[in-house]
Amino acid sequence: MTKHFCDRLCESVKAKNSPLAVGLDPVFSRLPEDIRSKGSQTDEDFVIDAVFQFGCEVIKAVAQHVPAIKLNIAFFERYGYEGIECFHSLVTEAKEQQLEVIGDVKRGDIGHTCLAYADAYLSEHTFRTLGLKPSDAITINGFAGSEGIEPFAERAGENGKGVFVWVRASNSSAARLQDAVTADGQMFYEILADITAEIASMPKYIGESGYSCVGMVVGGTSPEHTTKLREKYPNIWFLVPGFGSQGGEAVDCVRFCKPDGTGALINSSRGIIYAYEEHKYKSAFADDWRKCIEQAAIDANKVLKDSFDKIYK
Ligand SMILES: O=c1ccn([C@@H]2O[C@H](COP(=O)(O)O)[C@@H](O)[C@H]2O)c(=O)[nH]1
Repeated sequence: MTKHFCDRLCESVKAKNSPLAVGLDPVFSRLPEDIRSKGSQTDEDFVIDAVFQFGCEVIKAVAQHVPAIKLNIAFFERYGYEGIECFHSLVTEAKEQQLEVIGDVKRGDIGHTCLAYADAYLSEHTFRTLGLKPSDAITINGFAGSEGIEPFAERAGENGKGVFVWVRASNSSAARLQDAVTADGQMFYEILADITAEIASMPKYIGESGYSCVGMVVGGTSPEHTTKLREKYPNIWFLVPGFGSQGGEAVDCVRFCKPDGTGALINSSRGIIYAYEEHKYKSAFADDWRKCIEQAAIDANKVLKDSFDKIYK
């Protein structure tokens, strides 16, 4: 029988002793000079090849240090069909490096449309003929309520995969909408978290670890609201964006972890993959941008571990 995603994630996080998910959001103009300079940015085939090559190198550089990688499909969709193929090829590369792979696709709609999206992203069959593998989990947008979550949960449960419902965004303008207080005194995002937790708690979605294959995306940038969710929903895996580039502090992000270190994947994208732009890495490793990326992942792990130890040890 296929293992639940939530159980595989527990094993990976424990094996790597890290809650870090590296985000792969490649922008051509920020790729290392030695990749960019080999062709023209107006040659789409070259650009896609460059993005693919960079993605493969990032995966190799961080694979032994982190349990998971998150690819945001927006950075690939912009290149049309070839971009989508590149996305799935990188998912496959990351799977080959034994990483748990999250497709940050944020799909959502009314029920029967969600089922079509779920078939696209949570089935082993979709890209089989191209020899490509699907992600282990995807992000979804729960704005349509339970009907927009259940079809994804169903498919994820059947196929040993996971979904992370985008419950509270990490950007500051999200507060006006998502922290709006409803007539019963709850904030909008709290209601969405409750709806998600009701679905997540169905026994068919719970793995041996006690976690659910239905998790939540909650930004690490508004700790005054969001860290209470850890206590309230013990069977939830949190995917926590906002660490690093968006100002989320390690000490706030690691509050989404349980004392055994599981329960949260803390994402950093730009802060890791463009580390070679930073003086401290450039001066240490000169032109070796792969080393800069690897060191940034090692450093992020250390910062997270130190903060975790302060809270739990
Ligand atoms: O609320 C959200 C939901 C998703 N994201 C995504 O996470 C990464 C963050 O990238 P950084 O470079 O580490 O800031 C990116 O793919 C976002 O689209 C988020 O930031 N906040």
